[in-house]
Amino acid sequence: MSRKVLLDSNQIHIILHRLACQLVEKHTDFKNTVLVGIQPRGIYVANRLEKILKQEYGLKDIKTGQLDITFYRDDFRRGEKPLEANKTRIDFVVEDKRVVFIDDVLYTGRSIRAALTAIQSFGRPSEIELLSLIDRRFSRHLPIQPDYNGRQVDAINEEKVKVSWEENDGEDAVYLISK
Ligand SMILES: O=P(O)(O)OC[C@H]1O[C@H](OP(=O)(O)OP(=O)(O)O)[C@H](O)[C@@H]1O
Ligand SMILES: O=c1cc[nH]c(=O)[nH]1
Repeated sequence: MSRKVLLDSNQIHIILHRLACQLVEKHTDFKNTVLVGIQPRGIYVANRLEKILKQEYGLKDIKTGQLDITFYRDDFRRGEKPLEANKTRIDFVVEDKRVVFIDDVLYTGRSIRAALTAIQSFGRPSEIELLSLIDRRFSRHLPIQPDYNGRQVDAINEEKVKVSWEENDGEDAVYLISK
């Protein structure tokens, strides 16, 4: 197995700040906008962006939730183990809100397809956008593209992009892992 660094912590820092800036450019005061991190790994990106938006743009009332998609998937990529759900926490109104889905990697698009179904249980947003830290382009199975994109990566199917976070994995880094 080999592991190549695609982004180091400094590059991730710069990209997160740029993405936060793009969100502010579009959503200004976030009065009608909510952020929704896709479980399990999108929540790290969502929490980081929330922190930047609060600290650097003074957006104290920003609303951030977490959405589990486990039982909305249409594929069985998660392997032989029994499916275990993550936590969904949406403690705000979604009806008529502008929702921004946030995830770490966009690959086939099937996770986001599942998220589009899962969010319906909470209401009908006026708009849904997608922010992805990594866009594995040319890998899509569905017509789903990010509105905000950290970095595009070309990788073959046998490779995996792994995003590590300081608070979970001990470091901020993005790796390309080849078998
Ligand atoms: O666009 P997709 O093909 O759906 O892939 C993207 C999803 O895969 C990863 O999740 P997770 O680690 O849960 O999935 P994995 O086991 O396939 O890596 C990642 O955090 C995205 O949510
Ligand atoms: O490369 C990939 C593909 C799907 N999910 C990931 O986290 N990485």
